[in-house]
Amino acid sequence: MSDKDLIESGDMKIGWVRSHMPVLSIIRENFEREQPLKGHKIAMALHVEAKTAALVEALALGGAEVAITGCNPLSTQDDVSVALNTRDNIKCYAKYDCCSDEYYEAINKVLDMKPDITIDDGADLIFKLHTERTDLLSGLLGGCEETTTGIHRLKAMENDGALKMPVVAVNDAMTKFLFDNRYGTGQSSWDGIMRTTNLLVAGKTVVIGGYGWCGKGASLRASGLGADVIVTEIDPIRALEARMDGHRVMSMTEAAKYGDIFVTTTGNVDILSKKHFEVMKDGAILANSGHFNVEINLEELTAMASSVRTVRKNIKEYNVAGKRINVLADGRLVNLAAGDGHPAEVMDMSFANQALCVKYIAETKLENGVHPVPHDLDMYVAELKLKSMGIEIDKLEPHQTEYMEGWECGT
Ligand SMILES: NC(=O)c1ccc[n+]([C@@H]2O[C@H](COP(=O)([O-])OP(=O)(O)OC[C@H]3O[C@@H](n4cnc5c(N)ncnc54)[C@H](O)[C@@H]3O)[C@@H](O)[C@H]2O)c1
Ligand SMILES: N[C@@H](CCSC[C@H]1O[C@@H](n2cnc3c(=O)[nH]cnc32)[C@H](O)[C@@H]1O)C(=O)O
Repeated sequence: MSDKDLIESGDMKIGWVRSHMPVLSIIRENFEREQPLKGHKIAMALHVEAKTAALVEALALGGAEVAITGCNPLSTQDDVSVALNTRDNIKCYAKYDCCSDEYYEAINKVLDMKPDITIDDGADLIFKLHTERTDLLSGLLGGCEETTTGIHRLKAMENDGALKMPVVAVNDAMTKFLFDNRYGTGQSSWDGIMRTTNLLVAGKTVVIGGYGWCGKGASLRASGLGADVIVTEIDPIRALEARMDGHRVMSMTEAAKYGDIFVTTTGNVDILSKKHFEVMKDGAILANSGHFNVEINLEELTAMASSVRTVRKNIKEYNVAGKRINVLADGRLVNLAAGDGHPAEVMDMSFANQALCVKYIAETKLENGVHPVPHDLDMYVAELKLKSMGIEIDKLEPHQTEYMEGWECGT
């Protein structure tokens, strides 16, 4: 594609999602009028696709200078990346299918702008800032983190006394994880798996690794598509929840024998490894919707395979003792590396939180450490979202508030 065609394609994608992100649109209009980010420099490492572009535009229209790169080597959409580079005050360094050196080189280029605010998805920018680019730490007001795994990394740094900047845990806003991680991952993972394989889900046995917010969403939608769902967990409460939601629960060693399609959503390593590959059925399909490329141990799978070949775009077939084991998107997030990511209406809330938290960081002197998203900001996003959906809810009447706060009335 020529650059002109790439720009046209990227602009179209961005225009489409923008019109389905009403909460972000309101914030964008306010930002454009009030210029709360004037003079700020924002460095970002997020999935470079259309919804992210809508967030980047809102920040730049709010007065910021923005530099962005990807947070996953396979999730960048090059047309969106090129289109972003036509905008004022925005520089995008992301490229699809970059190697590890190129990935970290782009992170360095983003940091070269000497940001005062960062936005991460997985904490790669902050990790770089605390290792090779420590000279930039003193200029930072704070950062935002988009995902569960990033928060785990940051809390581990905080516990070690290693975190030298304030970070707002955007993932932990209720208007983020309850919707993005659950309904977003639920829908977009199956979208990625179905468009990549062109196979039927109904009648298949689906194994979901992990029953956190992502696992709950992926299981719910697999059931809705007609699959028999097995869940694996290490947390007894979440395992019980899965059972009472109607799924079978067992160890992965057992489940590995039955699964037609496996989806990992744990944020942990080696959910699928040698002992599981050994007992899997011929034709098993493996996908990851958790993080990075560590949930499926591809090193072990490669070592066991007599041959590996690409059988369809984004599907690698590993021949293991005469059995075919199919891995989608090289074990990277199937919804983003083999799909378009979460639906726009869901990212509307996640990125409304991001935009408002950037403004919060610009206006507030925060101590070093991991901070929650302020509750009123979370509620504001929920209220705007409900309004955009045309939904009105009840308000407590004064006597109801009084009753709820009192203790005198009994049976
Ligand atoms: N694909 C996406 O777009 C997307 C969206 C949101 C979050 N994520 C990522 O997905 C991962 C999960 O996020 P979440 O919000 O659901 O986290 P979560 O903490 O709510 O859930 C993770 C679950 O995995 C379980 N688990 C951990 N180790 C396990 C093991 N060995 N076997 C079985 N279960 C195990 C935990 O007990 C927990 O219940 C994170 O890495 C997060 O960053 C991806
Ligand atoms: N960067 C790591 C960590 C997991 S990304 C998971 C995050 O991606 C975010 N996400 C999911 N879909 C989209 C999308 O379409 N655009 C931008 N971000 C998305 C979502 O908010 C979630 O918290 C990796 O790539 O492996």
